[in-house]
Amino acid sequence: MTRARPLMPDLCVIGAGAGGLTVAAGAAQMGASVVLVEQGEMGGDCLNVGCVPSKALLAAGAAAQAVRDADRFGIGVPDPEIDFAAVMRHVHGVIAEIAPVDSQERFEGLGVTVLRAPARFLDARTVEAGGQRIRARRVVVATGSRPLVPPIPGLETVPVHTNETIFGLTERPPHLLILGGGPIGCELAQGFRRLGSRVTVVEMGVLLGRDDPELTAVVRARLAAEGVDLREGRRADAVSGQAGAIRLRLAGPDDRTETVAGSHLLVAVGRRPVLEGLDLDAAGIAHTARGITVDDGLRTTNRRVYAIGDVTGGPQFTHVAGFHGASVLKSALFRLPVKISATPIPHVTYTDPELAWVGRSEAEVRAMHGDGMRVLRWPYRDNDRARTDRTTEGLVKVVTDRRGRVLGAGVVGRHGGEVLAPWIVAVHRRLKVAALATMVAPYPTLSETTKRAAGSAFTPGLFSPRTRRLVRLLARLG
Ligand SMILES: Cc1cc2nc3c(=O)[nH]c(=O)nc-3n(C[C@H](O)[C@H](O)[C@H](O)COP(=O)(O)OP(=O)(O)OC[C@H]3O[C@@H](n4cnc5c(N)ncnc54)[C@H](O)[C@@H]3O)c2cc1C
Ligand SMILES: NC(=O)c1ccc[n+]([C@@H]2O[C@H](COP(=O)([O-])OP(=O)(O)OC[C@H]3O[C@@H](n4cnc5c(N)ncnc54)[C@H](O)[C@@H]3O)[C@@H](O)[C@H]2O)c1
Repeated sequence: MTRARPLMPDLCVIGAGAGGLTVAAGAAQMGASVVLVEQGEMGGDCLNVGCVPSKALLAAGAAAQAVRDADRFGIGVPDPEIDFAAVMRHVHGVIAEIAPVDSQERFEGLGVTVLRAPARFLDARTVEAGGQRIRARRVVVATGSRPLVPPIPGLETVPVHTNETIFGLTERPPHLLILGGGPIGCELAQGFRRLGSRVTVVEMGVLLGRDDPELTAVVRARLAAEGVDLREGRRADAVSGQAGAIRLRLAGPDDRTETVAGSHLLVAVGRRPVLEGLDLDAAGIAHTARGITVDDGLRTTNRRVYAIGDVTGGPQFTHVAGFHGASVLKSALFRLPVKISATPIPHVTYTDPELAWVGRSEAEVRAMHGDGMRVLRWPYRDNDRARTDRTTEGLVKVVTDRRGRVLGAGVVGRHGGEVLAPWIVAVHRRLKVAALATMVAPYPTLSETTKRAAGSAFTPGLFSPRTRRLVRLLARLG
């Protein structure tokens, strides 16, 4: 039953995930009245079934791996004993530790009215949730995405895990089959492998296919070395079996088929936007199968309504949802112009070694600048901190235009996501490599790879016969 008196806030935010919470917290603290509607768990995917549990699981895997690798430091320890149920208690303990930050209580404390119900549009101005009508000055749709489950014959006959269920396991899967070698597939493949599962990854293209092939090669080699069975260029075209004994039939480009069998199946082949039940058409909000259509200021085809985060079908990361949220605050509260395409978006895949990139790819820069572009590299094996820590696999890779302006950069290696930071600034602020080549980096840090990669742009000129002639000439001048 819809109640008679509508709420009339400045903002109505639909979805309490990374994007929606950014808007609601920011707006409330800046004096706007806010109604926040959430149909499920506060915190959305990132907290409950995404970044947080996956990184907590990877941390447990890394601890186990550190024990296995201890002999390289002269420390002899037996193989780690892994109590999988305890590992999962750790994972859920981390979620519980972070949850108060995203909780209904915290948001109500900030003055936000929180409604726990599915929201839908009644018309261009009105949202309804749990029988309550809301007529807000502006509406922000931040309903996120859900795992895509492909229509493979037989898939409906076996138990299938997605990111929404896999962190609920309390017993270690003896043999995890993973469909999809994107960020979810690769991170969880390594996590489960290090925790003692056998793991097979089936990827119809190549692993981490959106990333630089030179960098992904390093991740691929490590996953293979740790015993992950990688089946690239293979598409699953039939599924059979039952719980505990699942078979995937794989077809390759040569039409050869093979079968892989495992105990559990995780599907990680991408995401679909959450649009169902919203009745976007009632509000004149255009959308496609990819998500809600937005302009460069995140406005939908209804000028009162913004859409942010995963539901827009752009890059699907928590920091993007947060950036979108902050951009909407600027636009909706302060009426400032917003152009999201002007800000480069980094991404990191948290395998070990981590793989990070920001800005344009080598292929894009080559297409734009032809032979005038430059590629700079610095390998981790030439970095003393990587040597002391025995983590020498990986490299920093930078692409510039002919004048040395940094257009894209990536790192694959230990703490690659952290090492990327100065390159994010360089791409965003359109800096030249000289800005990073001239910094003094503390010794011994992995950050020296940044300085050395940047400096490599100048070494041919600096150590050339011309420089030697100049130095000799100046010496003769006394
Ligand atoms: C396994 C995994 C690992 C990941 N790891 C990382 C990572 O390390 N780093 C990173 O940056 N990103 C990571 N991501 C991606 C990240 O989780 C998402 O990009 C992020 O959560 C998107 O935030 P959002 O606010 O757009 O949507 P969500 O977090 O999905 O929030 C949307 C919310 O809207 C609610 N909702 C939906 N429809 C309605 C409705 N009609 N009414 C009311 N409420 C509704 C949902 O219940 C949900 O709570 C990962 C994702 C997965 C699946
Ligand atoms: N570290 C991070 O920031 C992080 C971690 C996990 C997830 N995420 C986000 O979540 C999104 C979803 O991740 P994802 O890994 O599910 O999706 P994805 O789209 O990034 O990768 C899916 C992979 O599955 C493959 N694939 C598709 N259909 C297939 C089939 N039938 N058989 C075999 N392979 C198939 C694709 O070729 C692709 O490589 C990511 O794009 C990312 O935005 C981010």
